[in-house]
Amino acid sequence: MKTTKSFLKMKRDGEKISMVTAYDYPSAVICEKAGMDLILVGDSLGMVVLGYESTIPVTLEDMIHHTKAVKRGAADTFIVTDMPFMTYHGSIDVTLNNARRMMQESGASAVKLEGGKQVISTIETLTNAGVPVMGHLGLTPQMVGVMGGYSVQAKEEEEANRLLEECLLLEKSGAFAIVLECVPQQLAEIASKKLTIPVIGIGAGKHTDGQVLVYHDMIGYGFHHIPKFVKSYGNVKDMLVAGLQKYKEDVQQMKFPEEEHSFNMKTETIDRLYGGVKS
Ligand SMILES: Nc1nc(=O)c2c([nH]1)NC[C@@H]1CN(c3ccc(C(=O)N[C@@H](CCC(=O)O)C(=O)O)cc3)CN21
Ligand SMILES: CC(C)C(=O)C(=O)O
Ligand SMILES: [Mg+2]
Repeated sequence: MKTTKSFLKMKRDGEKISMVTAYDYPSAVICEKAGMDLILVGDSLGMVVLGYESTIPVTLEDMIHHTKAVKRGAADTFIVTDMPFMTYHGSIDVTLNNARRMMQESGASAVKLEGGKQVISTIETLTNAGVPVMGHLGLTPQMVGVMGGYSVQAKEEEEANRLLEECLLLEKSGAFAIVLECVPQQLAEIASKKLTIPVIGIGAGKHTDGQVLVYHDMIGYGFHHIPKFVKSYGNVKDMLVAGLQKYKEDVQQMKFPEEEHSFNMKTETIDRLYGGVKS
């Protein structure tokens, strides 16, 4: 299995890092088969597989439940799991206990948390306690209420400078990598050059050290708005609908089940059963 060190080495060697989300056993099996460098159990699972409007309702229990399933499907892949909304903003004791549960109960190799300055000391404490932490800057979906929606971040100089500063602070506080979401590609390129730790982009252009996408978005299995930064690598939804429609047609026309899907009993037994019915 890869480690936090492997990702540093990949960056140093100029080998791009591929990460994708998984939320359950089958998606995890697929991710591992396809050789993903890391799997992210994103709190986007709230929107993608639980049908919420945002990531805000996702709980620690939800994350642990789904991460356990992902671990069973991808035992040999480095798994990062999102600390959900407001589970790392209270007292440090509560934060530590939440991170402990994520690590011990879910089987994750690391946790990810959103934010800059406000989470620096948290990242330091967690790292010192032995929890590998991935940072997340730029568009931070858990702030959707405060931001008033999802939009590209740090387009202007002042905010761009603040973001670069926060990237460096995260690195200094011990984060082993940073997700940079929905920022101009030029800014993501500068951040990737300035940092020693890998920058994994989503909607951040090609010059980051790696990419991450939401599994359902990229395979055409998503039912919310698909962000502009997603590239489509399949159309699972259409395949599923077509398959189920054909099944319904087959049932109606008695084309399913066929002989090969059915079980038989001995003729004499059948005869006796008919006898039993008649008498
Ligand atoms: N299915 C899914 N995919 C994701 O990538 C994702 C989630 N869910 N949930 C959590 C966050 C939220 N994310 C989002 C959600 C919407 C946009 C979005 O609508 N962006 C606009 C561009 C906005 C602008 O131009 O400022 C777009 O049109 O893509 C972006 C990121 C990324 N994450
Ligand atoms: C979009 C990625 C980076 C994420 O945090 C998630 O899927 O929850
Ligand atoms: Mg997330």
